[in-house]
Amino acid sequence: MISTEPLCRSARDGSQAEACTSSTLCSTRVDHTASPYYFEAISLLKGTFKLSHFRKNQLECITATLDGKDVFYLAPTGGGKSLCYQLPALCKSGKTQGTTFVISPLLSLIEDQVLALREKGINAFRLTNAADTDAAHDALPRLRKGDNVPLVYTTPEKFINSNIVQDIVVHLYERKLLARFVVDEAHVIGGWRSWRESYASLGILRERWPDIPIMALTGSANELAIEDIKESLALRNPVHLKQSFNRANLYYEVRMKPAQKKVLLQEIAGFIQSRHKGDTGIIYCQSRDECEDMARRLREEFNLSARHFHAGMDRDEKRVNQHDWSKGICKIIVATIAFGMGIDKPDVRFVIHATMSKDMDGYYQETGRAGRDGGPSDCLLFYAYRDVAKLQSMLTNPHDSNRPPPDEVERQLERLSAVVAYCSNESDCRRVLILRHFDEEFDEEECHKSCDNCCKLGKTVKENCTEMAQQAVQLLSNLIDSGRDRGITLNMFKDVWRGRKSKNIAPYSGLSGYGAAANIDHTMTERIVTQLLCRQVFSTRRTTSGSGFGVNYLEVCFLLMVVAIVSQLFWAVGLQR
Ligand SMILES: Nc1ncnc2c1ncn2[C@@H]1O[C@H](COP(=O)(O)OP(=O)(O)OP(=O)(O)O)[C@@H](O)[C@H]1O
Repeated sequence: MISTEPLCRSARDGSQAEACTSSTLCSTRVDHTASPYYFEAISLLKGTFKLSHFRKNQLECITATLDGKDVFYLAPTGGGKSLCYQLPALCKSGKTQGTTFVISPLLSLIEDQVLALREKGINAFRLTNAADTDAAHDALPRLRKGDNVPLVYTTPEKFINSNIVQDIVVHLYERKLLARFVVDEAHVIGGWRSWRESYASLGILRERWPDIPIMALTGSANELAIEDIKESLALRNPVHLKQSFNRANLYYEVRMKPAQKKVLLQEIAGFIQSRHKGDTGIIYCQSRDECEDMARRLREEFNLSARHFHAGMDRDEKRVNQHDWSKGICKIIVATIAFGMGIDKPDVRFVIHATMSKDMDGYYQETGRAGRDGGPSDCLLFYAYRDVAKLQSMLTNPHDSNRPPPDEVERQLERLSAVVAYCSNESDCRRVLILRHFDEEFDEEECHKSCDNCCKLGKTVKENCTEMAQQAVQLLSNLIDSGRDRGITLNMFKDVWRGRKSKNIAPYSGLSGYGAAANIDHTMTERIVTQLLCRQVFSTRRTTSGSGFGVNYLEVCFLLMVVAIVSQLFWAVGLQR
């Protein structure tokens, strides 16, 4: 059935500016308008950037860097971090003068930023391997000559590996023309993948140029990641600015993902046609094929203006699709997560996850691409446990030569569990759950019914599910011990527990525990199984069946610990009544 029921809208207003000013976790209460830099900053804001006022923490950040201090600035996607280094780069009144070096992970982001700055008449350059334009060729002689070059963008790889770039930095430093380093998207420092190894090497900024201020910016980091960043960059008593991560204008919803592709497509198309006709949006899928297939079918079967985007496309095709989407020539982009970092399209009205994200940081970043202009926007995620199993088995696939080391696999599995817990939670405010991930306390009253759970009628009651959970654990271990089959799939398990009478299940009908959940609400059994999987009391093992298909079989883990874990944890299963 196609579900297109209206979403609650009661408190979905306000600009990003308002969203950001509503709550700030940290900021010294100093009157920054009294700083010696204020008048120059405000005149640049109005004159060059054509903006009327600073958002929360922007002025604090600008003042601190102009004062020669290190800054760590954490603000949500679309919060306005770029201004915090672009504006000081133009100031003449700061303690350090000259060029601001911006180290940023994505070429497309760099290109966009440089282009936008040049349109404002600012001499910004990029030093990247892709920088073969006249403007880039122009950069080196100008930097060597000591001309006024306020902003230079580069990637961490280029910065670390290019002698030319390093020589330029040394040259500027010796002539006191190096104003500051900016490390954008600093959360990448904590990442595992070796393609970002150069990010981890950015400790050399402090080692080689110890008195040059560093500004680290990120839109996504929890407390551990923050410490990681500060330590890797050796930040010195940084001014720590942290914005609330609440995006008041976004509506969050999770739906069960239909089993059939066709039904999922109908539901997505129905959602767009009924709620977002003609609007701009992003649909995230897991694989390249899925992106291409869904974009084509949305075009052909539903007459929607959709294109695909993934890392496997050639450069030109990617550029065209991204360009057409950002200019509104096409409205919907169906993409893998390769799409998005650095996208600054203000009027994205919906982000749909046809497959769940791999971790909460990713989910936050991806949904954060909606509503950058502050207008009400929808974030809809389709959740199915089969997607979790697929992601788990991709992570643990012993045949994958690119598989991360075991402790990293463990970390990624844990992060995935956090998303599963989020998706399968049908009672708690989604904002509370998201913000808790960023160590931010949030009062669910402030959600104002702008998530599916807060929109539900009825109140949440906590139910003690210990007995049912223990029953499930016992049943699975009985099933495995019975040794009737090669393995027990998730569906088989649920059918036996509920006592279904099918040919498949008949051999288990005499087993202790068969039908024990016959009178329990299906949602309840689903949630208990999900919780057991999340807490790794149950796990899945992927095998290839005789006919060549991948099958996930259930296993029970930590059997001896189960009773203890279960009895402590299952008090907390909340249900809407
Ligand atoms: N003070 C301001 N007033 C109005 N708009 C602003 C202000 N500061 C920034 N913006 C706008 O907000 C949008 C987002 O800014 P920016 O790209 O710097 O965000 P960001 O924090 O870097 O996000 P991301 O991490 O997703 O790139 C831009 O369109 C920018 O012009």
